[in-house]
Amino acid sequence: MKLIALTGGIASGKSTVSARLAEHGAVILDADKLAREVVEPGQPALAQIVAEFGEGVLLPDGSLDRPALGRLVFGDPAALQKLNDITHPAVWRLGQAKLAAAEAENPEAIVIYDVPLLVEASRDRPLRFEKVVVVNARRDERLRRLVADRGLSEAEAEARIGSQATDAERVAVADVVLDNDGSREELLAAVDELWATLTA
Ligand SMILES: CC(C)(COP(=O)(O)OP(=O)(O)OC[C@H]1O[C@@H](n2cnc3c(N)ncnc32)[C@H](O)[C@@H]1O)[C@@H](O)C(=O)NCCC(=O)NCCS
Ligand SMILES: Nc1ncnc2c1ncn2[C@@H]1O[C@H](COP(=O)(O)OP(=O)(O)OP(=O)(O)O)[C@@H](O)[C@H]1O
Repeated sequence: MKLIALTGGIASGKSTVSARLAEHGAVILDADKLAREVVEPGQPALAQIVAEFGEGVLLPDGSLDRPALGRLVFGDPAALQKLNDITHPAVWRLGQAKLAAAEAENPEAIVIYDVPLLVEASRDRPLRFEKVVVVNARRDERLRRLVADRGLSEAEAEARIGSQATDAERVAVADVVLDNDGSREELLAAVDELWATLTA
């Protein structure tokens, strides 16, 4: 198995990159999806979140009220730290298990771990990726996308971006940087080139 990390700030273009790599045959492991799995009703992380943040972060059906929790943590570094301390170890464990399963299924697979918080969440965990790919896009453009396409207020979008590592911190751990300030087509062409190097 070839394990590649794909990271980038919110709305930088990671999903666009991973979708293209999937078309080429890569296996995608999405940390945001893992983070949703570990807080499903019945999971220990959800109980820990309720103990920390109160019943107000639950919907009437007992599932997590994600916008409510987001409002509590983005913009409050201490609260975000508490949430990360609950979710990140669980995401990491589940990720390790899924990677082992992917390896068992196809030892030749090229696996892309799409992990928005690679820099933030792996400070105390060993990185064992063959390559780290970082997608970069201008902050103002990411902000525009979050407000226009994702329905966040400008303040909410700023708070999310501000909760994350900086471009410089991500570029510092990158083996490959994909610039996404141009068109989608330009990004896809760069991804196709990347795939060619991964499979060479
Ligand atoms: C706070 C929550 C409930 C908000 O949910 P929501 O559906 O609004 O956002 P979603 O989970 O789809 O995340 C969207 C993007 O927000 C950013 N983001 C999410 N969590 C964090 C975080 N802890 N720190 C900084 N940015 C974050 C990422 O860029 C992510 O791609 C949720 O993000 C969460 O549980 N976060 C903690 C777990 C986590 O760290 N997930 C990130 C992948 S490991
Ligand atoms: N070069 C581009 N030109 C125009 N729109 C783009 C470009 N790249 C991505 N987009 C659009 O910007 C939005 C964010 O892209 P994408 O979902 O790939 O980012 P992401 O990094 O996965 O986001 P998130 O961190 O929120 O999961 C999407 O609506 C996507 O279609």
